[in-house]
Amino acid sequence: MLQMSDFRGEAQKHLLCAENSVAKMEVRDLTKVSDKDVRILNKVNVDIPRGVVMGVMGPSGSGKSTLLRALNRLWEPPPGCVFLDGVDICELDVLSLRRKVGMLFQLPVLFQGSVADNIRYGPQLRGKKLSDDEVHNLLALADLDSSFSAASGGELSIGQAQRVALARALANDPEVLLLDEPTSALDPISTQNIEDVLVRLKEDSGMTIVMVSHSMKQIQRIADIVCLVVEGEIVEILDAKRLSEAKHPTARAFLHLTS
Ligand SMILES: Nc1ncnc2c1ncn2[C@@H]1O[C@H](COP(=O)(O)OP(=O)(O)OP(=O)(O)O)[C@@H](O)[C@H]1O
Repeated sequence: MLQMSDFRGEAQKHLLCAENSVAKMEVRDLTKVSDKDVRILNKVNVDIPRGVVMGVMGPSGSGKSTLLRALNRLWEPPPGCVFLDGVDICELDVLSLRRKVGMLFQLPVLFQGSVADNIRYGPQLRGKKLSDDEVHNLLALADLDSSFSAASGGELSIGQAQRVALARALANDPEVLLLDEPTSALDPISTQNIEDVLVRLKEDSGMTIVMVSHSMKQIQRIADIVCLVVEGEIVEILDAKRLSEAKHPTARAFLHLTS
């Protein structure tokens, strides 16, 4: 298992903190084998320190999305493998887990109804009705004007819809945000908008974020530390600013292609 002492530099302050407390999320010996007996994840171990943005990079098909989906049980991990604040996530009610561990996908899928309806949906499930001001504040967090509130999903560009999906995730006040290539379907300007929002979130909210991305530039802009995944295994964890120091040959070759 990778030890905290493997990390250096910028991420150190978070990691020192994490050494003294349980990490926000921990993955222990997580393995997934496909129906055809292929190892999709192989004994993955990683600590995700609280308040840290962890990037996840690696070649296509290496298991990044599967790892991410295990963190909020979109794929059900075996008991005793994934912990949130020290509690096995398999023991948590799945809806309350997904409120605490929100997720954004490549393509935003908005529910029928207005943008405001989408943002109000999660809190409403818990009996909380968000006021117009609260909806507007969440839109502002995602860098959207309050006039978007009444729009329907069909009226939005894909970049705007992704920002609504982000505001909707934030409405649940998550402790951890999982981002699975959140800008891969967006044009460069929409990508820049989402990146700006994520950088502000990181600076202002102290939220724990795990982000899969194929863009080294994006990962270096947003993440503190980066997990390199090759063939279902975490082969290295590095400070995001020192990705060029990756040693694993496949990871190095992959990073070279994405830089
Ligand atoms: N439910 C499943 N059953 C069988 N194979 C699966 C299943 N889910 C994923 N896989 C396989 O597991 C491997 C890892 O998939 P995963 O989507 O996690 O990779 P990834 O690193 O996120 O890839 P990409 O960068 O292309 O999104 C792939 O070969 C995929 O086809």
